[in-house]
Amino acid sequence: MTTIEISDRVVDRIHRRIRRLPPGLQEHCQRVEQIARDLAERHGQDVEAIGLTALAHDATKHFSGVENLLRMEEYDLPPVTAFERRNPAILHGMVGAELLKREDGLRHPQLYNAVYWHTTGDPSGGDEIAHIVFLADKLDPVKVKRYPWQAELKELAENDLPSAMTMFLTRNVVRMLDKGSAIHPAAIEARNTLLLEAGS
Ligand SMILES: Nc1ncnc2c1ncn2[C@@H]1O[C@H](COP(=O)(O)OP(=O)(O)O)[C@@H](O)[C@H]1O
Repeated sequence: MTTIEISDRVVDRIHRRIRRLPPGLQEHCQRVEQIARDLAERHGQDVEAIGLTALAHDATKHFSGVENLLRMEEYDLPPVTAFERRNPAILHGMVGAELLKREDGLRHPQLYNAVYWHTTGDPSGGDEIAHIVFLADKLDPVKVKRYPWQAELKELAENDLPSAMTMFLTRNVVRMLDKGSAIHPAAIEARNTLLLEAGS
């Protein structure tokens, strides 16, 4: 494991930002931080860097849809698709990653990507850091109603991160299809990449 250096100034800024979030969101971020720290420890990853990234992952979750769309443009992020324009809440990871980089100095590309893709999954598969942040978010006990197979996911996440990612993406896509929802293509691409990497 290589340690990712993060200055005290960046850590302080992020802590201050999270303390200003609405209480429910702040508590979600803190629970996700703890779950991510436990997973990072188990997988021999950088506990401090991953914990901080997990704490910060929803830094802009409270932004309105309009605000997300405006920031996508202001930050020169990729053009918004028709699907994203109709469902701008899905953009909060992308906007959050860029805001944390620009305003708080969280620049490391692995940490940036982990926040950027934490909602849909990364079309290029993602690394262990991204997997931990992604899965920790889905393992918040508050989400058990949405993901009733959470205990199974937790056990898999503790032992095999790519398999846990594939399981989550499969079950979540099925859940959304059952509800009649549209699926963001990044989730399908992320799953395809993980399947290819696993040789299935
Ligand atoms: N793969 C997907 N396809 C379509 N919509 C999605 C997908 N993943 C998440 N969403 C939607 O994006 C929004 C934010 O996702 P949510 O899971 O609540 O946030 P978070 O990733 O912070 O937990 C929700 O409206 C959710 O239904």
